[in-house]
Amino acid sequence: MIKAILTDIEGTITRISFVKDILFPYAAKHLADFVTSAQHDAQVSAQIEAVRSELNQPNASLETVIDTLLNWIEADQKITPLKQLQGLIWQNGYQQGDFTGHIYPDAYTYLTEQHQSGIVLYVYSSGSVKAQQLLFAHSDFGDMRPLFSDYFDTRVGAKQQAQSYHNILQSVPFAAHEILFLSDVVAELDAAKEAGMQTLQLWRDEQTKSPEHDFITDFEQIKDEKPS
Ligand SMILES: CSCCC(=O)C(=O)COP(=O)(O)O
Ligand SMILES: [Mg+2]
Repeated sequence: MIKAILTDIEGTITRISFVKDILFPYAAKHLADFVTSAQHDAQVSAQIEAVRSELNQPNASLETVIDTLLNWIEADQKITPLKQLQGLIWQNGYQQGDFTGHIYPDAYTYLTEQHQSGIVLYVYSSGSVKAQQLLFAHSDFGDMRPLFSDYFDTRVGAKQQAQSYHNILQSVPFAAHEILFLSDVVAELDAAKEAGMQTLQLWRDEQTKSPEHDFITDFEQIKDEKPS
């Protein structure tokens, strides 16, 4: 019996184009100014050091760090220091009302119903926990944060590795088989399944690849589909 849901964000409950066409370009546009002006802030300088460490260049210039981060955005690399910095940059965009967090209406209805029926909801995204909370705080449906009990990002590990799901299991009061993991990415579903979780693929309108897993195209179909 499912007692908790662990959901991905992009491609599962949020439109891919919101992330790729709005959030990523916003971060790219503001990254150089943000990193330069906030380079001495403890949170930011820790991420600058983390980029130097990824590059194996402890003395890399700030310019090199910024270029590296911009290349990672371009290539949609899910590297922790980039994801942490993006969260900090998006904060201004949300607060100024430049955009709101896209949530598919069927996902909002489903998550709300599940929460009301006592299912515990968790989030696991490559976007940083800060970025996740910003998206939910400023979502199309208002502040959705009360729905979620906890948030996980790449600090528990990459989403395509089973060990990351084992790490999440250490933080929640449920056995693996009591958790349903939702994602659009087959490699993530396979990793969660290897860790013992139940899984279901979301195959949204923007997907280019064919589904390779039990899937639904929106949450209205979930009643008819058994997780695997
Ligand atoms: C948390 S909103 C930003 C999403 C993001 O940066 C990202 O890389 C999406 O990854 P996901 O794991 O949600 O598919
Ligand atoms: Mg996704």
